[in-house]
Amino acid sequence: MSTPTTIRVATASPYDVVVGHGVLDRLRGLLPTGAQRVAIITPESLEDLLDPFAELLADLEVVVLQVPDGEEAKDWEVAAACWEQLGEEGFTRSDAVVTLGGGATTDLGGFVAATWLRGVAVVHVPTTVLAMVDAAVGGKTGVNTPAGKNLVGSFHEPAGVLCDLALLATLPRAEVVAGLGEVVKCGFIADPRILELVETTDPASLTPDSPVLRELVERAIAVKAEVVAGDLKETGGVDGHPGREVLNYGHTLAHAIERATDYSIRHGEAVAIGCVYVAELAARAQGLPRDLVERHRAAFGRVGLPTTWDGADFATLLATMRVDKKARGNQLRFVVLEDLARPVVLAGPSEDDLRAAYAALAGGAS
Ligand SMILES: NC(=O)c1ccc[n+]([C@@H]2O[C@H](COP(=O)([O-])OP(=O)(O)OC[C@H]3O[C@@H](n4cnc5c(N)ncnc54)[C@H](O)[C@@H]3O)[C@@H](O)[C@H]2O)c1
Ligand SMILES: O=C(O)C(=O)C[C@@H](O)[C@H](O)[C@H](O)COP(=O)(O)O
Ligand SMILES: [Zn+2]
Repeated sequence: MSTPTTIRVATASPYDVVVGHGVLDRLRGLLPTGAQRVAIITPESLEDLLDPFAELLADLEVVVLQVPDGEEAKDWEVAAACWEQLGEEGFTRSDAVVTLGGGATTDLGGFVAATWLRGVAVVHVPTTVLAMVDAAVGGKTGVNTPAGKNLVGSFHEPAGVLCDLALLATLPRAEVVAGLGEVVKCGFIADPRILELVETTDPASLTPDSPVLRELVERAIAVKAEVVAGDLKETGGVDGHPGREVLNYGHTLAHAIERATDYSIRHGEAVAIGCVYVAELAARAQGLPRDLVERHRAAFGRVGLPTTWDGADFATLLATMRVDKKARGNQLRFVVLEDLARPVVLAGPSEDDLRAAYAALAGGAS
């Protein structure tokens, strides 16, 4: 077991994100003192992890709430089934929720914790790279609706987050790669050292036991921690910085693609495509240099993520993008780069630029 790293998320209700190998014994310490009952929210597919995990909480009354795997969990009916079970168990405000799973599980479980009795404590134990570097940190929770992704939810910060890299041993390679989508995103918006690491490391060596993967995970968490500490509820940044919206880099198109594909594409894959799209958009709308646009294609492509896409007609995607949370009235807003790690908001780009950027995405490098 290597020494764990602790990253503090310094919001008004600060909490720790603990990262390391074999650190699950820290779970008990992250739960609020006084919790007597714990509801573990976890997908059926991770059943093998459950028994040893529940043993860590052997001195408490443990209730297991099994939810569907992946994106199917992010549904209000699944949340309602969880509320019903918590009611049957008589869960009170001193009890706590623990999530064990990927980002879909932490989003759903966080939402259940946010809404039960108007909010009970939650500790996230993410089991994917993506959930470790992004979904479990920062307190965004929610479910999807037919109109789009994450359209119902709330901000509900965890009491703690435990990232045990040993849990990644069983994670399929495609899921590791998808998680790197959010990591590379952080490289472009805030921490160029991430890009240097990705550009100089053999991507095949980024396995769960790799020190470079650990450094990438820790750097991405640090980016997220700093951003949410400055603008937890996405009300805006200072000095022209987009504030928390910066974490949404590439997400306007990504969410539209996820909806258009009925969530058959991984979130991290859609984010990679969406980041190439906003780079192409920034090149047209405000002259982002071509070498930086191509660096997007190269960095996401190097780790095995898609950088081209033409799976839906532009009008369909545009209609979905209009319900993106960054939109205001009829005006679309995007986070774009002025330069590396210099993000700004682009409000109301022309439809010509939006279309041309989509055409460039379909055609690959231009
Ligand atoms: N709240 C936020 O701030 C935030 C940030 C980023 C992403 N998200 C959300 O996170 C979701 C994506 O998360 P994800 O990529 O983790 O997907 P996911 O939760 O769907 O998990 C991906 C797959 O990996 C499997 N899996 C999980 N852990 C495993 C393990 N240790 N071993 C083997 N298989 C394992 C799951 O069963 C699932 O099939 C999206 O819904 C996205 O919107 C939220
Ligand atoms: O934490 C944030 O803020 C983010 O935007 C992180 C994103 O990676 C994440 O996918 C988030 O769920 C998107 O949120 P939404 O507000 O666009 O639904
Ligand atoms: Zn995301």
